Amino acid sequence: MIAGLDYWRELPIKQQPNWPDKDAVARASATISTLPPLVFAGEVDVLRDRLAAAASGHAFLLQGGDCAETFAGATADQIRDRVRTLLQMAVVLTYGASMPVVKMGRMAGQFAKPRSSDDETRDGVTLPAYRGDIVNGYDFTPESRTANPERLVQGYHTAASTLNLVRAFTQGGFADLREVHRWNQGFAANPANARYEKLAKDIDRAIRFMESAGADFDSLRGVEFYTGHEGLLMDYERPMTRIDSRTGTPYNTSSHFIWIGERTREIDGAHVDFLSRVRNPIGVKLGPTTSVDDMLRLVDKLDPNREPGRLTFITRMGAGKIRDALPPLLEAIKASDATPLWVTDPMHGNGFSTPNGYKTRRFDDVVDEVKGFFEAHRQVGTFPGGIHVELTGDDVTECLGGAEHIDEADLATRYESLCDPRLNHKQSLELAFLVAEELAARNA
Ligand SMILES: O=C[C@H](O)[C@H](O)COP(=O)(O)O
Ligand SMILES: C=C(OP(=O)(O)O)C(=O)O
Ligand SMILES: [Mn+2]
Repeated sequence: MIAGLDYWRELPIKQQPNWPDKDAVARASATISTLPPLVFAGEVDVLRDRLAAAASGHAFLLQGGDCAETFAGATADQIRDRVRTLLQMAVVLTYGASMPVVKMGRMAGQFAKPRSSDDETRDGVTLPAYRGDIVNGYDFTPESRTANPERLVQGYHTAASTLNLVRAFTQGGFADLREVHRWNQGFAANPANARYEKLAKDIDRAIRFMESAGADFDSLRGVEFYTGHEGLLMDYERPMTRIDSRTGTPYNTSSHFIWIGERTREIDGAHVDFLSRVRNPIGVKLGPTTSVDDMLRLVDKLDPNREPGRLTFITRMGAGKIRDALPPLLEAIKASDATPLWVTDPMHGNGFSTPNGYKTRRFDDVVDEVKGFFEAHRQVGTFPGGIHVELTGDDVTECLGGAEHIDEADLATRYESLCDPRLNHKQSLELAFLVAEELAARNA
């Protein structure tokens, strides 16, 4: 019988790679366990407080980033552009919500992917599915698709250098509110985005008012920025979990926030057990088949002490289902003593493949799911506390629609995601303006 942090080893586990060399995996995990933590437990505690504020209706959470971060994509420019996109969205949302926005990247560790199928067949050749850069390579060759434990250590170092730059950008002046606002003005000045001009002008007036009233903009040059990823790959998550010297309790130091995916949230499974034992705030994805009973059991297991900020439910129902599937869950929580933060992921319930073979999503479906999320919360009287999106700062063509009307033929122009389709820079900002309108309407 193994106790505590290793009890998951006795439980059924899903979505782990088929590592050919188990000893090499053990060596890589042992190496990772000697490397410094990526985040400090004290930061994780502050995030728990911030999420508690969002759960009680006093803040709003923005989570965004790649579906699958890649090692090659951890460049200065790509990291900068993703951070910039999130900061731009956050300014718009802060104005719409009239409350603080908690900013979090799906960054610096979002390297492992659950897949629908263990393998992939192309032209009669079958190889293991791509499971993210921390496991195997995307190239369709036997060498590249074989799970390689050296990638675990490379994942750690790539996360470390990404986080280092994220910290520099968000503390070093790049996040200056006036600068971020200027970028947004550029977006709203584009005739394609005329619909958002009024909101952009309102924000402009608010900033000029702050300036005239003597607001200390220099003190606003740095922003709190948190990281989060799916806690999927146990050979990485376990050795990154350390005992905090201040409190003697375990923290997963690979990121501030960890979520459990829709495919690994079974109540008696390894992931739920392991993450029930760490102090980080934990998210759980809830898809359209989630029963009230499943959800309440997750609350009891992951948040037995009903600790504010501990548990976030990230719903990913699909635009056509959210209006039916979400209200019963909200009602059941409202009738209980639990106070999770509710976040919408309007991406993962809306995917489909085009005839020419691209995985995509319609921007209109994404927007419709967000609207359904706000409607469901309005109906039940609960707080719609955040949004979780797959996005990039680049001008990719992966999702259909938006003000630029990306159509199926355009997908081939610049499709770069190795897993799910992301909103591009402009689609992300457009979504932020639309969510800001929803938030402002709630406040009206
Ligand atoms: O990001 C989420 C999942 O990893 C992804 O949707 C699975 O995609 P698949 O159905 O192509 O395996
Ligand atoms: C795998 C993901 O989502 P889900 O667990 O909701 O399918 C994801 O967020 O990339
Ligand atoms: Mn995804």
